Amino acid sequence: MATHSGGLTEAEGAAAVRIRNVVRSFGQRTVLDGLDLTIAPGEFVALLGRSGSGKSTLLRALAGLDHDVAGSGDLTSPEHVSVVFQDARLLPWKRLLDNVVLGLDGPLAEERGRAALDEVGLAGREQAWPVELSGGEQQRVSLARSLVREPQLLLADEPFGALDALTRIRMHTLLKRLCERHRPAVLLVTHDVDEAIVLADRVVVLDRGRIAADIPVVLPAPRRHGSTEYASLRDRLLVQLGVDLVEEDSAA
Ligand SMILES: Nc1ncnc2c1ncn2[C@@H]1O[C@H](COP(=O)(O)OP(=O)(O)OP(=O)(O)O)[C@@H](O)[C@H]1O
Repeated sequence: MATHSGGLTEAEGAAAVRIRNVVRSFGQRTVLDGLDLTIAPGEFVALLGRSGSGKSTLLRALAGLDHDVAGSGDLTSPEHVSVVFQDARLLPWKRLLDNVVLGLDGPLAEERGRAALDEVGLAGREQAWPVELSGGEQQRVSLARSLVREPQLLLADEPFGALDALTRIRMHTLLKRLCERHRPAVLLVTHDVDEAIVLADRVVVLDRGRIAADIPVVLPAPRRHGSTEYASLRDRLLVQLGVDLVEEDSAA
């Protein structure tokens, strides 16, 4: 997308993402069907949707990884966008610090890389190899590698999907802290309704190629599962995702 697909241009400061009437088809199947989305600078948006609804397709389009997307609007230019995937995608033949600073120029690159590893709790591990790390630690490195570039837009495609529940909670706290400090706009693709509620300023739900719900999260911090407001937002999102709550209750 962006300048690659014709209609979309790079953003000029007003929004991190402002896309209109975005269409992406694979053969006869239209996955994104006239989709509109705006993300303000520094805003954290979680993207939910059923499996196959097109979440990753949208993220790839925003990352400039898909050149066959039609639409109009503004995007953050690719050099200011970082992408985090479910697998950390570290280069196994490079030590952690080298992974983090890969592609960074300038005399301060190493210092910034060390600071980024420190921020994600991996100070002292600069010379370790990726294979020596747990999945959660690898994802920490992946976050450090993204944030060391001070992106204006962070795109994250189920970054914690492969982690155990406890590690995932720790990563939520870490990501929240990092985002408060660096203030990128974020689009987080997730299957996890709780992850969306805990982290996001807004939750959007993708259905039939469009944004079917766009809900601000106005819960006070810390966002705890126990509160009535939390439970009611959770139910609302589950219904949007097609979960039959009555059926679920009677099965429980
Ligand atoms: N390169 C491709 N070629 C053909 N079809 C594709 C391609 N990429 C995605 N699709 C189709 O587009 C639809 C949306 O896929 P996408 O991966 O964006 O969904 P998703 O919402 O991210 O799903 P999940 O939650 O299961 O990861 C799917 O039906 C998928 O098969």
